[in-house]
Amino acid sequence: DIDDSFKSMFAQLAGDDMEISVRELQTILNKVVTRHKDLKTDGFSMESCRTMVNLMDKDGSARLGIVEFQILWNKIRNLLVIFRQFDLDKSGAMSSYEMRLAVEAAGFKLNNRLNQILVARYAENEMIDFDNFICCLVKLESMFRYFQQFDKEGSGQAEMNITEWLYLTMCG
Ligand SMILES: O=C(O)[C@@H](S)Cc1ccc(I)cc1
Repeated sequence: DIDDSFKSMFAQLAGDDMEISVRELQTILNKVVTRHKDLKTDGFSMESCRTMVNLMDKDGSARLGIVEFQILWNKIRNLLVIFRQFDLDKSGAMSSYEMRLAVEAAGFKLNNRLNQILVARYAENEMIDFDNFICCLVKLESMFRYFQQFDKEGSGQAEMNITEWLYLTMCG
């Protein structure tokens, strides 16, 4: 069930085709994030928004329908809670130490090397601001979810053919 205020926000945003484009997603995310004065951000980039649309877009339309958008919106809402919980010094951005704790709290137990790689990839001046945090966690969650389709019993190993591999690596 999608509440009416969300429906009207979506309708306003999506326009006639009732789907949200990368640009429309960027507009709403940057509008909303500036409302939260405690969050540091240099704005959601087109690249970040394109990645999130690709990850959330089930039907390959390169746009988000209301259900896909609602799922993304709720993910961001939940990640915002974790971000605030682990931004221990209330700097509005994650240090590498805070990031490791937040990633684990989000349900991802990564080894040191992977944690270092996330910081290298998403940090600017050793800090991960809110938009980069969201992009990183949305991608991490999507990659885990995709792998689990091939590893139903959670063995940690999976087999996939080249086409399935390309869906994972090229659509992310
Ligand atoms: O809408 C809000 O401000 C809260 S509830 C969720 C949210 C927060 C930040 C972003 I960017 C997007 C969505």
